Amino acid sequence: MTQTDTIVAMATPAGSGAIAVLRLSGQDAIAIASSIFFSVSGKQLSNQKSHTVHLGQIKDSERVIDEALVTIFKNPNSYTGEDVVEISCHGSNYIQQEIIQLCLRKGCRMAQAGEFTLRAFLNGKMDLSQAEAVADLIASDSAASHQLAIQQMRGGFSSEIKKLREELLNFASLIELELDFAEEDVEFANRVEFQKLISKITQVLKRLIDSFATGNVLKNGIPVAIVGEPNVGKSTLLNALLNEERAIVSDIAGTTRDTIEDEIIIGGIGFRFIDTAGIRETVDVIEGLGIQKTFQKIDQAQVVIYLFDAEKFKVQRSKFKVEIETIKNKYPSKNLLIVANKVDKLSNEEIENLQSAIGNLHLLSAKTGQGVEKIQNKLLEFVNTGALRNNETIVTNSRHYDAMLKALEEIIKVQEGIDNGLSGDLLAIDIRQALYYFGEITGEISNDELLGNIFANFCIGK
Ligand SMILES: Nc1nc2c(c(=O)[nH]1)N(C=O)[C@@H](CNc1ccc(C(=O)N[C@@H](CCC(=O)O)C(=O)O)cc1)CN2
Ligand SMILES: Nc1nc2c(ncn2[C@@H]2O[C@H](COP(=O)(O)OP(=O)(O)OP(=O)(O)O)[C@@H](O)[C@H]2O)c(=O)[nH]1
Ligand SMILES: [Mg+2]
Repeated sequence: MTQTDTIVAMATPAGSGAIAVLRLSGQDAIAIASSIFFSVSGKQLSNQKSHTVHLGQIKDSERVIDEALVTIFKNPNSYTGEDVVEISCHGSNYIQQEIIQLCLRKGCRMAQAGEFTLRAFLNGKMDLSQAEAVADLIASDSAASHQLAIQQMRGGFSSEIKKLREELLNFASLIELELDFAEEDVEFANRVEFQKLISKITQVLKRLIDSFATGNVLKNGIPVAIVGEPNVGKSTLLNALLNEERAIVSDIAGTTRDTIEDEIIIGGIGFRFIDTAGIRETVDVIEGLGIQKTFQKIDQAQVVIYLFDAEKFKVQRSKFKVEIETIKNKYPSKNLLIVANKVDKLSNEEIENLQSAIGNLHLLSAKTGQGVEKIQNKLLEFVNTGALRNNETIVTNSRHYDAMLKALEEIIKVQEGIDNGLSGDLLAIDIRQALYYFGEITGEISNDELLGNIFANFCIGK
């Protein structure tokens, strides 16, 4: 990727719409736009101020392609930091393609995935973690994932990491300076201050690393497995939660043979519901595979909804009680919701009996919808939204998480070094290594492979 090229791409999604926007960025963006755009007032684009909009025609020689609005951004004052031109045209597929082709003939090349944002990073408009947040923001589909992405894009996390890195860098330089004066036995780096800084960094890193567990689920949705015997109404509950006929429901036990997943937003938080094949002994190979997968899904889930048939409970009381205990013991760390379904078939007295037999029970009729809202509210209680409400920095990106784990490892070595009275030159090596991992997060340290990996996952035109 050379930055001397002028790149072009649609900024709006493929397909026809009222308006479509295409974007040019690079040193020839304004010249190329001038060669295809003719303003109604006859003004030359190159003479116009940055951040101005102009009405005119897009023409291929004498052929008018569209009437369009053109916005110019002059470097360094643009999203990418380069000269940028945006063309808002009528959103016909044909017009979009014609203008793109025209730009290519005039000297642009097609942008690669994420190349506009890559350029913004390379030109210092944002750091790497902010650039990654742009992709997260576009992908966000709930209030929670949106808030996390916006926060990261605005640089809260970056500035926290950068500040630590700068303070550490400061000490590294002082310690290294001491090495130059080895004979004189001077200490430029105040050891008490240094120890304080290392403790602070350890503390901050640990907090950020811990926040990833929350961040990851808030970003990707909290996995909730719906489990129970065949025919208890798992798929009916999934459909009720999703408010659509997503899973096939029938009175034949073993209807769901594979796992079905779908996401819904409850109270601004995404939940990924996983409907599983009912657990039972079976000789059916396909159903057996589905049941194996059920156990895997329980392992991955953060919340398990265990459903049983309230009507059957009347006759199989002890069996259900054993089963519930088994699940509780098998998954002690999971948030477990015990749900008695099909309560519409029970009399009030039978319901009371049921409730006194099993503590902490949720009553449900997946068929009528009774109790569904209560389950939704209960799910929200399982989510630790404290950090989100308090606007604390929450790590959502596994690349950042990895880098911080490695940085912490190095910082722990530094601490051990201090404790063991290690010499400055050896301390400096571990400090430099920690600095390296800090730098990877915000992109002070990067390479083509790392950047390639990150931006290849963007959409074209971003
Ligand atoms: N039409 C349009 N809408 C868009 C974008 C865009 O590029 N074009 N964005 C793209 O993702 C987002 C907005 N982000 C932007 C960020 C910076 C600048 C910009 O021109 N920055 C200059 C000037 C700042 C100023 O006016 O003070 C700069 O940083 O120097 C533009 C858009 C969302 N909406
Ligand atoms: N009366 C009543 N019937 C229900 C209720 N929920 C589900 N059913 C019925 O129970 C039968 C089984 O429902 P499903 O949702 O397919 O059960 P499942 O647990 O997904 O079953 P498998 O996929 O076979 O494991 C269907 O006939 C549903 O209509 C309920 O709350 N009340
Ligand atoms: Mg089912």
